[in-house]
Amino acid sequence: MLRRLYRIFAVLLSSQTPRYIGLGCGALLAGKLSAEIVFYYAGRLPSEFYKVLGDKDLKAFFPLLLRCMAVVAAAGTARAALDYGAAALGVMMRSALTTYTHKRYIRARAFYETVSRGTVDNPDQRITQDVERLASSIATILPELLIAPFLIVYYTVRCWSMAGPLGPLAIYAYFVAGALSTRAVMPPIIRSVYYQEREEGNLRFQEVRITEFAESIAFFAGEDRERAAADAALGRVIGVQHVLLRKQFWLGLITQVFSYLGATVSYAIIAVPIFLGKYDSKTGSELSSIISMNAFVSMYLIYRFSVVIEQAKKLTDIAGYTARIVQLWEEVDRIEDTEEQQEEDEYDDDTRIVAENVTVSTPSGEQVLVSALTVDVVAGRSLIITGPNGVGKTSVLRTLCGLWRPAAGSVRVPRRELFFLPQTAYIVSGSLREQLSYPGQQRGDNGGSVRVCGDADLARLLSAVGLAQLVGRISSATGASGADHLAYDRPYPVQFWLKVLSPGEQQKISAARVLFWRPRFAILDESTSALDAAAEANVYQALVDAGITLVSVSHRQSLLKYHHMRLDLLPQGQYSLAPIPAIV
Ligand SMILES: Nc1ncnc2c1ncn2[C@@H]1O[C@H](COP(=O)(O)OP(=O)(O)OP(=O)(O)O)[C@@H](O)[C@H]1O
Repeated sequence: MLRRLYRIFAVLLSSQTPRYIGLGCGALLAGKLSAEIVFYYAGRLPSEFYKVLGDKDLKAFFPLLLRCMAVVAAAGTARAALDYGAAALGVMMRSALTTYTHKRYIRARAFYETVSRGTVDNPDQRITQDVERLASSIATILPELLIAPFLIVYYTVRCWSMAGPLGPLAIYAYFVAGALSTRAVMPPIIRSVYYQEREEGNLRFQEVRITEFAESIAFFAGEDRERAAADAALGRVIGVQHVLLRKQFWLGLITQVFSYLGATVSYAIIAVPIFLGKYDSKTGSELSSIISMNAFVSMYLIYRFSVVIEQAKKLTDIAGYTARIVQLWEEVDRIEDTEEQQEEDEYDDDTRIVAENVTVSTPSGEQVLVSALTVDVVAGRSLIITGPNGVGKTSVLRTLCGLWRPAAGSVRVPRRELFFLPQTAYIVSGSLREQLSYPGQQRGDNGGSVRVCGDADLARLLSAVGLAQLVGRISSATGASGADHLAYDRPYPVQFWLKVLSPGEQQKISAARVLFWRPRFAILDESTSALDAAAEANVYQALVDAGITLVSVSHRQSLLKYHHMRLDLLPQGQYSLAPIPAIV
């Protein structure tokens, strides 16, 4: 827990905003100190009232009343300002932690491997909800913990001077007992916070699936099944929440008892010098004032300690969130380490994809899909991969693309010259221009030049894939008017694009993207499966005319003529590779 927490703070202080976070902590500490001075004066007021009222001193009463109002106003302002400062610091910390996580996680291979291996549950929830909760919890307890040493020293001295050494000693013993009791109940709570977050993530995933697959579920009339699954996920969250609440009950009981016990301890402490006769010379009103002042000082010292003990509950939350976030970072570290060990030599032959004696197996290594695959895809000689369902066609593509490591043998891929088209087209938010220019920069061109589709290219590409009418349709769907080139840059959310484009049209957008980028190789995983025969032929012809070498997976015989070689995958890891005779 401490090691992981250290890593969180190291990231916070080395982020791009460390100055702001450092300044924020400093400002909060200064604010808290000044607020404590105001609270000290507010705390003294009852003692002064005891004295003034006990002596029936009318002359001193009104100035005291005025001072009281001024102190109350200052204390109120200080508390509100502190709450604001802590919340703002929480937001800054969230920004720093999320930016760091994005930088580490959304990068080549890291997110893909994390998601496809599934070793870390719900990474999205960890990045959004867990980071937000961690940042706000840290920001809430930080000022309390930072100020605690100063206040404890100050009030220890004050308490000693009024009640002798026994006073602070009794309070320290009281704190040690409180801390030990809370420590005993903390570890099971940390585990429960972790499990609760995991189940929250699973519930959210279930709800998101209903939104994402609303149409399929509605067609299947699968509402009962989905409701049962959502209720089951909810049941697991509620179950863990009840367990957590029961465990937190014991922690709450200890902290509450200790905070109420504080009042009794404070009176017991002042009782000692009173009964020993230290204050025998004082008048009645002076003694009440001393009792009140001592009660305030020792109560405040106890309160400070109970605040520290109370932070135990928040610390358990913090430990739970910290575990979830740092686990994700550790998974990314592990993936990066493996990457470094397996670092390949730079492959600079842009004209071929070569697989030599490759074993393709599933990521866990359990299932060997293809053995001893040797294939050389030379630019200009397209390859089609065929075979029955589940034989491993997509897996071979993943291996040829470099997404999966071969279990044996070697694969050399000109990554910058490769474009992948999945079966389900990937549609992004933004304008039509951004849609066709996705991802906006050349593969491997990290932070480099951005390339966007020009107006003339846009019109040409849309018509090449049979989407010439698209701009007009979008304009009438949205009621927007104006020239086509203006419509190219109107941004729309993903949901809009998914509504306005049928699955076949989404595949056409995907094909237009390849035509825009014109890579040397395009990998097509049944990426025209939703097109009618004429549209599919049209797209394939456009790709061939653009001089792009294809590596396709398809069950359709009609596509053989666009390729030069056929790799037929057979059961038990066998395959046959043969040239496709040209049709004369
Ligand atoms: N990420 C993965 N983890 C574990 N097993 C996987 C993974 N991806 C695929 N598999 C397994 O590999 C086998 C081959 O899958 P693949 O998608 O490559 O087949 P395919 O030939 O493309 O099938 P289809 O024709 O139905 O698209 C499947 O039986 C599946 O169980």
